Amino acid sequence: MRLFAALRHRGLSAAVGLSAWRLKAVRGQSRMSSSSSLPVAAVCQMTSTPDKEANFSTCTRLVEQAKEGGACMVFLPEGFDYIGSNREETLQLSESLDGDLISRYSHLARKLDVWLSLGGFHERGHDWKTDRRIYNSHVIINGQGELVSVYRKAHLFDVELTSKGVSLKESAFTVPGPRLVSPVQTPIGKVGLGVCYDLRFPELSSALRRHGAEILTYPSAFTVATGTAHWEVLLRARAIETQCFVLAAAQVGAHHPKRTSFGHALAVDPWGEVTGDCGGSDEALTLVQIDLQRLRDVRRDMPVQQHRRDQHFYCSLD
Ligand SMILES: O=C(O)CNC(=O)[C@H](CS)NC(=O)CCC(=O)C(=O)O
Repeated sequence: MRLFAALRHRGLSAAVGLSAWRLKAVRGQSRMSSSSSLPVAAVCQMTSTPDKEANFSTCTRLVEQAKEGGACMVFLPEGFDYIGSNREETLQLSESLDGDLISRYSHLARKLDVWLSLGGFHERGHDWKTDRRIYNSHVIINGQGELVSVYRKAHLFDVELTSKGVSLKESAFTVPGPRLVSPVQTPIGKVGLGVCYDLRFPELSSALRRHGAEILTYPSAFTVATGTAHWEVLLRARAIETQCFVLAAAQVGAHHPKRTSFGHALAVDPWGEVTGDCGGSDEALTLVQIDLQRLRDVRRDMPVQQHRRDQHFYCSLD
């Protein structure tokens, strides 16, 4: 009863640990079919390791459970394929877009007729044979299993926070993507693509908004130190500024002895309200109804996009 009340209160979105999953999913579905047919997205959280096969099993389980809960699009986090324990391993395990792993995801999408957002795929770069560098790619696959868009992470996480024990140099193995990509029309709306650290650059989210985005996505593997301080604030700020839904799948917990992620895969609505949060400890997913009428209402009541000055205005200061 308490769960049902929570679901009603939060408009279906509920973060669910997998043990409690089936019960909540059934209740969520019964409410959904009786009151509306809004599309449902699933935002996932997992703990990838260097074991690609185990990670694929985890993702398959999450996607199947999301489908069972009524989702038509499923969001997996950065590093859904693996999180390597050192630079060499990270490079060694990478694949190209036409490799085995993406092909398996394509079959999964087709079999279940769900769209997939595969954030942070370690993609062998165009010059792999000469430079051994990868892209950090966000891949969208449609319900027929076709690859419909690829965005390559533009901002690389080269950060050393000595006092907090954070030291990562993404550019040691990754090349930055050359451009943004147009928002993708999906069954839940127009999805704009980012990856993790990109979340800190509002220029990117406002460009995607200008090009029609209704939903912004930031599949992530945030560090515990930066996640604790910044994660929710940044996601809500991007939602409020752009008046978009923001969906951020996340890595959680210990990937290997040297690396742990913050978790809290989050769904935020265009008013900035958090409508789903997977918590900070376990594999989980949260279901969220995407109500584009709510988005239109928020934008109508406060038309910030119309109040925005042209881009030149923000470049020329006295
Ligand atoms: O390394 C891999 O295999 C996958 N890539 C990542 O996990 C990336 C680059 S190291 N992580 C981030 O961007 C964290 C950003 C962050 O924590 C912040 O902005 O505060």
